[in-house]
Amino acid sequence: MTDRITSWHSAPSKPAYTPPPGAIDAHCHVFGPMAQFPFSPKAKYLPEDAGPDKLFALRDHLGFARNVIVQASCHGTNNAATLNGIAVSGGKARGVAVVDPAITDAEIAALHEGGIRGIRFNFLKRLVDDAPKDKFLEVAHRLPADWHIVIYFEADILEEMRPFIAALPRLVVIDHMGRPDVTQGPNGPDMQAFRSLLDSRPDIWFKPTCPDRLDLAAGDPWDNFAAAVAPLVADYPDRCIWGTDWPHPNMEKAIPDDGHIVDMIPRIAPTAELQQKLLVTNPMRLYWPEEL
Ligand SMILES: O=C(O)c1cc(C(=O)O)oc(=O)c1
Repeated sequence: MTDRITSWHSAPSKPAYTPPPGAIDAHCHVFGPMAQFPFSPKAKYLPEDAGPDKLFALRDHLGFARNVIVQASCHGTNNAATLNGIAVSGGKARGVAVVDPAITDAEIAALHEGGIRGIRFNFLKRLVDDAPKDKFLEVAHRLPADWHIVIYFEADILEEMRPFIAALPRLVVIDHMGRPDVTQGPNGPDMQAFRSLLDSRPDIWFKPTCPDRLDLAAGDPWDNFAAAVAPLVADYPDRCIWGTDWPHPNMEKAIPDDGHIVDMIPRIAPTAELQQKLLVTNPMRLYWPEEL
């Protein structure tokens, strides 16, 4: 793995949609800069630098106020790049870490101090070598009570994930809705299974994100995604948060225009009330609760 990859648009368009004041891009990443924050030896992709300066320029260009930086798999369990992004944001970013389950309580406290409010468990075999559920559960019990747990998995393992998710002792947020096949439509088997997961616990939230990944074959403007996801947001309006997913890891063959990604928002959350919850109220509850 020697070639470094660019997976983001060099000149994204200005969205037609204007997010409400205080809108949060609650799922984005930083890559490096590598000279300062080297990638993990176990990384499955080696990206070009996509540091906080680029992220914050995009935030302003798209009309957002804050970011939630989610530790990307290419940085493994060393959260230094994510913490740096938060530190240089002037209070406008917080984050989600990926940790070695053997992390000490003092290290968890230091992450909190650095703006981390949750941890991420990644179950995608193309991104991580292993995902030890027993160790994940043990560390989950040691998290601060107001942190949450972000999980990334694909629809084909939803059934086997159920007991693990049921046992998690904190609020849960599912990345990219557990990657349903959106071409099945809003009532297809994947969406039905996902709804039954949401109905199993009132504190399972989700990110209705990544039209570019989930509607890859049809492509922009991702009509299958809009049709499948809008009813989910309508039915669970207090349990969703939204993000660009910039810099779109592994999307180098179908790089999305971030302006178009933002223009998906009014298609899945058509009213001002839904948009306020999705972009402001809900993520504020998880990341800046002290301001509410
Ligand atoms: O589907 C992916 O490739 C992907 C990867 C990562 C990561 O590498 O952390 O994060 C995401 O949200 C999505």
